[in-house]
Amino acid sequence: AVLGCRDPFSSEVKPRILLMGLRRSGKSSIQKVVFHKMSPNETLFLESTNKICREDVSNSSFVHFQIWDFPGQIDFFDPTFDYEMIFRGTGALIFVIDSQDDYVEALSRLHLTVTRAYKVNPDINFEVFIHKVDGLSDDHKIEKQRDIHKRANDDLVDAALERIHLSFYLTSIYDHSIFEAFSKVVQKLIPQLPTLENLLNIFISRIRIEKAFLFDVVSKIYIATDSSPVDMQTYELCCDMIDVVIDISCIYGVMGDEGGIPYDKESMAIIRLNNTTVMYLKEVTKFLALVCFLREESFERKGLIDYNFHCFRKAIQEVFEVRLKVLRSRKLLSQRRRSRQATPNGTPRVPS
Ligand SMILES: Nc1nc2c(ncn2[C@@H]2O[C@H](COP(=O)(O)OP(=O)(O)OP(=O)(O)O)[C@@H](O)[C@H]2O)c(=O)[nH]1
Repeated sequence: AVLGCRDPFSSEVKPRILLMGLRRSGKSSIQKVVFHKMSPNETLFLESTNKICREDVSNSSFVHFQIWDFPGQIDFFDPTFDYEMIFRGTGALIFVIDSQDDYVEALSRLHLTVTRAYKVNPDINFEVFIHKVDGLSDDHKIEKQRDIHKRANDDLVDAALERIHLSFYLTSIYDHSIFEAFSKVVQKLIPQLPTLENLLNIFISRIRIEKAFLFDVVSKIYIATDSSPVDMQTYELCCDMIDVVIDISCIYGVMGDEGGIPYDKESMAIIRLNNTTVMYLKEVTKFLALVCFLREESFERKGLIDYNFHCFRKAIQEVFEVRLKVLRSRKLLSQRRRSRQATPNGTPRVPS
């Protein structure tokens, strides 16, 4: 069978992310580095994927989605391959282009994939990762992005499909760009995002915090931040801080019964940088952490910060509870629907 993973047609409503691209473009590496803490060098030994691999990423209450890693050499447009079913349930389609290789073929494949997918489901977010940019100079990167952007959009205009919107990201597994890009892709799939952003804005304005991020600890994806612009260095510092906290907790912390990472209610860290900035990390939910940057003088009023944090945490948990309730009622509804289908006139169907 083409579909190698169990239960590919599960009816559970979860936004699905598809990872597509030519062979060796880096799809499996991206997935391993972002979600499995694999070190980038180890990806050199990854074997080629030859079946569709579906993985549920439900390590965080908010980041709850599936990734389908498609083998590069497979022909999605083979009539026996039900691409309609796959695209119908897709939230985001990430197309990976190897920037160190000739990308003419990748672009025509991108065009084909996007146009087919759009016909089935116009609500998909199309995300193009211009990948492996670690080997390129800054000028070269921008030049490549401009060229790929132009060619891909020209192809869409030629097909009278300019209404399809493609987003582009420069990525590499050797730095934080892949986490940043994934964060943006995931954020677009989180319906509560405006609420979370609002909560963060209120939180930081009350106690003069300069920047705050809400992180999914396991993947280091930030699922929301306040409305001030994000700079790469700040984001990298947050990722490093999470690594430090988790690594120290792995060595000295107490592992929970369920395995996983030693991260709990008590998890928090303060790092003072030598430019009078303080970084403050605190647990918000089982999977989420707040990481914020503030001036030393603002940090003196720690009691006030902690009080506001307490309110912020409560609000986040309430947002989360609403989501749980919605999911539960959806599940109930679909169960009822299914049981009604099974007994069309009151008598159970006898299996043939
Ligand atoms: N320089 C560089 N190499 C990368 C990067 N990402 C992946 N690679 C390398 O690219 C090669 C192919 O990566 P894979 O993840 O196996 O590619 P794939 O798209 O899953 O390939 P298939 O399974 O054949 O479809 C590996 O040797 C990786 O180490 C990157 O960001 N920079």
